[in-house]
Amino acid sequence: MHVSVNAAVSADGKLSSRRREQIAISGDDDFARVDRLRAESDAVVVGVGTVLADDPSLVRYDETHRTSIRGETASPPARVVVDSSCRTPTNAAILAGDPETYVLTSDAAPESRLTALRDAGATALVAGEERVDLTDAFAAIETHGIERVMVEGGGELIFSLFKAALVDEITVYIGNTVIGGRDAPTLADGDGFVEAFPELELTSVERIDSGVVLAWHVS
Ligand SMILES: NC(=O)C1=CN([C@@H]2O[C@H](COP(=O)(O)OP(=O)(O)OC[C@H]3O[C@@H](n4cnc5c(N)ncnc54)[C@H](OP(=O)(O)O)[C@@H]3O)[C@@H](O)[C@H]2O)C=CC1
Ligand SMILES: Nc1nc(O)c(N)c(N[C@@H]2O[C@H](COP(=O)(O)O)[C@@H](O)[C@H]2O)n1
Repeated sequence: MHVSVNAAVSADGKLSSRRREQIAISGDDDFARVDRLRAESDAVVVGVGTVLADDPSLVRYDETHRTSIRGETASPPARVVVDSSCRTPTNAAILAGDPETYVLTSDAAPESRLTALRDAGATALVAGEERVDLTDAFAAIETHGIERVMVEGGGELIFSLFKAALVDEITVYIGNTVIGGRDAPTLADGDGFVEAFPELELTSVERIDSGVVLAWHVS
């Protein structure tokens, strides 16, 4: 499987404010770039923190770009939420509409929540005891034909993916704003590394909107 992370951060590295509300850091051209990245992917992945904060639908993508790569009959990218306890609300936008939605969950999920999400149309896959085991969960979606995933955040999930050595590449739009706040989410949160820091190889630098996109390959 190929795992690509994309996110937008403020000039001071924040994904959002301390209120954890969605903030448009990207401009129109960067959102168009994100739509192309989605189009190239078999699935778009977010953590349940992002679902609860932003209620993303993850349905928008560049259809022309997708059909030019995958052919006229290519189906839309699937949606995936990483959610140990099945906290995703049954009326979440990520469950609405056509593209398939996978909920990657754990043994900790109450049976009633698991059933509710399955009844709401999700395909729930269980991997891990207390928390989602990302290596096993990603292997599980690969058996459903998902080989190329794009992760859109947030910071807790991105950190865990680095910790599990699952990230192949990362693109970051750095916008022209300062958000600040010690409790505001950053690109990689979790417990943080104290040694064996993942190393990145810079592959491109591009000026977009009022910011810059950095692309890195994970060494
Ligand atoms: N600017 C941008 O590009 C983006 C910004 N954001 C912002 O980020 C914030 C949300 O980020 P954040 O709060 O970090 O939430 P995340 O989206 O990273 O979700 C984190 C949650 O995922 C669940 N989870 C399950 N298994 C794992 C695992 N193995 N590792 C990590 N998490 C796991 C956990 O909840 P549980 O234990 O219940 O399973 C955890 O709390 C919002 O403010 C949002 O607006 C989000 C995306 C993009
Ligand atoms: N690329 C990007 N730039 C920003 O400025 C953002 N705030 C985000 N946020 C993430 O985009 C997703 C929104 O999904 P839908 O538009 O509902 O499809 C979601 O993952 C946000 O957190 N991204």
